[in-house]
Amino acid sequence: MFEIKQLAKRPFHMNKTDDKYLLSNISAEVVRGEWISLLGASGQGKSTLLRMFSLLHSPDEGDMLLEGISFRNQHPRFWRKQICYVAQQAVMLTGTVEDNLKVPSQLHQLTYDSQLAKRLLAAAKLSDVDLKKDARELSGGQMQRIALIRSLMLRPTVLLLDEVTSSLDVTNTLAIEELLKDWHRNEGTIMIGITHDLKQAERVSTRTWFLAEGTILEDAPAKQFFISPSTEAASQFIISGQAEVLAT
Ligand SMILES: Nc1ncnc2c1ncn2[C@@H]1O[C@H](COP(=O)(O)OP(=O)(O)OP(=O)(O)O)[C@@H](O)[C@H]1O
Repeated sequence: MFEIKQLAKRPFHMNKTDDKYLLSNISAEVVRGEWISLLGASGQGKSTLLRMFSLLHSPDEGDMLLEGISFRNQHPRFWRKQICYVAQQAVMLTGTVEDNLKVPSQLHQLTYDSQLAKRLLAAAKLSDVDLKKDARELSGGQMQRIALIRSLMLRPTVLLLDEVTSSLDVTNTLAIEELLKDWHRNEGTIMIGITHDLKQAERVSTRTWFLAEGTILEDAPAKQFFISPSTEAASQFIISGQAEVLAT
């Protein structure tokens, strides 16, 4: 359903003649219902990869096809409606919380589904938030959840989650995981999520991509990856992640 073929990205500000890559040889096929955790050390290019999937950065080489159609043959706005990126740092637009929730439907000339919004706000523990409040006065964690709901309202085919629980406490993190699990179960949306929380990756995902050396070094079912990673780099990554948990 979502095919990635030999995708590559040079470091930013590098010109096309330079033979240097931040990411290269990124190839995969992802089908409806998969939930991928994108793991890897800081600075490996995880956010850049997700942003490239939604065309917020343009690939330097390779192709991406959604349901057989290349991104080159679709309007970027339509592509982004189907492959939706939820940023780690939520950006609220000018206006109220409700204005922010309505933006995607206005942008894509869809009917605003107020019942869906209400249901998602409740699941995200945001029922008490005044929808008439200026969105930029929300807390960081509230903004992060509103941004997620704003993307879900588009019912994308692929949802790209960039550390979407990083500003949340444990209760809200678990509430968002439940909301996403429910959504995933009911809609079959392909989820690709970056997390530094290995326990969260184990809880939610069906498949793991381990990004290292500028590429997807390991692509494995989640259970297999955590029990027996096939590279030394992934093995060390898992061990240091477990050590961090024990130290906290
Ligand atoms: N807009 C930009 N301009 C210049 N360099 C950038 C830009 N965005 C990212 N980079 C560089 O690209 C590299 C990969 O960054 P990216 O944020 O994708 O990594 P990451 O794996 O998501 O890291 P983290 O886990 O710390 O969020 C880094 O070296 C970063 O400095």
